[in-house]
Amino acid sequence: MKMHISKTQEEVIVALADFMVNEANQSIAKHGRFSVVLSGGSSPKKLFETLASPGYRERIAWPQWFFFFGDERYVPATHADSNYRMAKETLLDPMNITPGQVFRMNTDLTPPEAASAYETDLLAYFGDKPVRFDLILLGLGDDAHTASLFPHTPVLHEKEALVKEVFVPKVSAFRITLTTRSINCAANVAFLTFGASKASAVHHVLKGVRNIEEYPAQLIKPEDGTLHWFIDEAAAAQIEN
Ligand SMILES: O=C1O[C@H](COP(=O)(O)O)[C@@H](O)[C@H](O)[C@H]1O
Repeated sequence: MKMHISKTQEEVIVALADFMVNEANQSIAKHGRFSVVLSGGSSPKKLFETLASPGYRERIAWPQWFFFFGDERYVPATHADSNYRMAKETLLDPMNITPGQVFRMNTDLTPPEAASAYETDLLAYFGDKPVRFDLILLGLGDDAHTASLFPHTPVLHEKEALVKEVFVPKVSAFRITLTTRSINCAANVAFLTFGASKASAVHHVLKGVRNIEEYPAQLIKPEDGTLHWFIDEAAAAQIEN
């Protein structure tokens, strides 16, 4: 595991943006494309805007980037809560990413159909190779959920599916999420976490007794890849020493 602790939120974003550019260039040199899974929620917005800003945008080989989503709220793609919509507005549209480079979870379908269709999309994209993303970005909720792996939900025990629908009582809504099976096959998994409200969750996930029902982010352990934490000092406050 690699910890990347920065003083401020802004420095965390820059560290992760630089890391993404380097990883993308290495992946493209190695196998011609960069397959990246985006996270949702509020934390990655600034990251996406940074990647699309002058100083970064011209260092990135955009036609070789392929975008996926780690989870989606079961709302229309135009809804304010849609993870796809946030990425589209902050990164995909500004960088003129073509539809063929973007794989969204289709919430026009029923939740089980959406999960199954996304799994089919992943298998088709990777073809005869295993499903292995170059980089999966993840957030961490204050309750230690990640992607849409929420505490005490059945999807935490999913061993077969790569993508699954889950009803989340905490938000009274369905979500579609990558499962631990697909996440833990990635070459790199990077948590982006900042702010004092995350400090307790970070402590439980990284230093606490194993309890995946309470702290689902403990499930994230890439089998043949590297786990990174991009985190500010406020979020890291309870793990130092
Ligand atoms: O609901 C979600 O929350 C988590 C954490 O988001 P954050 O804004 O608290 O960092 C996020 O990773 C996930 O993609 C999203 O759907």
